[in-house]
Amino acid sequence: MADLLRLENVSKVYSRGLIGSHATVALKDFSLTLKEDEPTILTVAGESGSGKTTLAMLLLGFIHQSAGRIIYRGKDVAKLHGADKLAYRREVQAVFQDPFAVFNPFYTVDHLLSVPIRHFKLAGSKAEARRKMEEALTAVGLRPEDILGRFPHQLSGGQRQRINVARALLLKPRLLIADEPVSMVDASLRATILETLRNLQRDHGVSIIYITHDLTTAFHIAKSIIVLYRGSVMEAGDVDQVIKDPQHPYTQLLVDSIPWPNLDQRWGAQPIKAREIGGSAEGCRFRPRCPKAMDICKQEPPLFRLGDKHADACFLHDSQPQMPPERLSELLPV
Ligand SMILES: Nc1ncnc2c1ncn2[C@@H]1O[C@H](COP(=O)(O)OP(=O)(O)OP(=O)(O)O)[C@@H](O)[C@H]1O
Repeated sequence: MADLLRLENVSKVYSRGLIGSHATVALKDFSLTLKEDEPTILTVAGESGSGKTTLAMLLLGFIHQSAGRIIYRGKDVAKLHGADKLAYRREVQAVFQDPFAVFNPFYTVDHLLSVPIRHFKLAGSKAEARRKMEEALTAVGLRPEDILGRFPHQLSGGQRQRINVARALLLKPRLLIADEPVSMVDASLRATILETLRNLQRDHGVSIIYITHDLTTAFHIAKSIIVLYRGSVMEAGDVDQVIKDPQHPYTQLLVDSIPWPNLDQRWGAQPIKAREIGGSAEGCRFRPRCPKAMDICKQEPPLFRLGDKHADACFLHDSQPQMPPERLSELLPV
């Protein structure tokens, strides 16, 4: 089976000072392979400064590696030119952390979406361009009639981030680099955006490199994970395996730093009774780490979904520290 993307011992050294006397090794001997016919979600996780954004920048061609090779569909990315380079730029798209920074406040959403359509000549007429915009917005769970014609300040952070995903989707990418896409959106919208990414992988065959410092969201969304520390790979493998049974001390530290809720804690007058939601916890992904919270999980929760009672409980499980008390008692009525 052909490779979609292959990184072979990629390193990036930033040099500073007059004669490059200060050097930072941001990425060291980094390798990975994504298969063309197996769209997947791979998380690259690590603390601040571990080299995650450097990896994203290299993949998007914004910077060049100091050593190693990046091969996309059999071709060395550093040597691409002409039509191949244009295809790479179209097929490898990005969604960044800040859903606010990428919008020009003077243009409507229509304009933002029409730019890539024009640039990559994706539509033969205005009507076709409009149809493509509507399709992309619908695919990310937005109603085109609510969104088109609006200015950025008239949209929520979650809507803006989904518009960014829609913009990427317009180009029919094969690979999406999602660099901390939910870290700046409200906790209640994270699930929606993560689910949008998951749909992209499942329904549109897009492989996603999900870059994050947050192992909780990585756990929900990814199939496999690479843990970076100071530019080097500490551990890699199936996400369930790595997070449930971390082998490397650094990964253990990262996993141990995930905040776990105290389900006996009371908010105001309303005690939280997770057990009332009921059911056994067979298959709960958190079972090895959270014997109490597992009582709320009836089924394998591949992705939490707001609005679903069981999954709300799992959402609570992840995010309790950030949830206001009134929302908690609403989710888990006694
Ligand atoms: N342009 C640059 N010049 C010099 N050093 C840099 C440059 N960009 C990043 N670095 C250094 O490279 C290392 C990796 O940085 P990078 O931004 O890739 O980490 P990160 O994991 O994305 O961090 P964060 O989660 O905080 O964004 C850090 O030590 C950083 O200081």
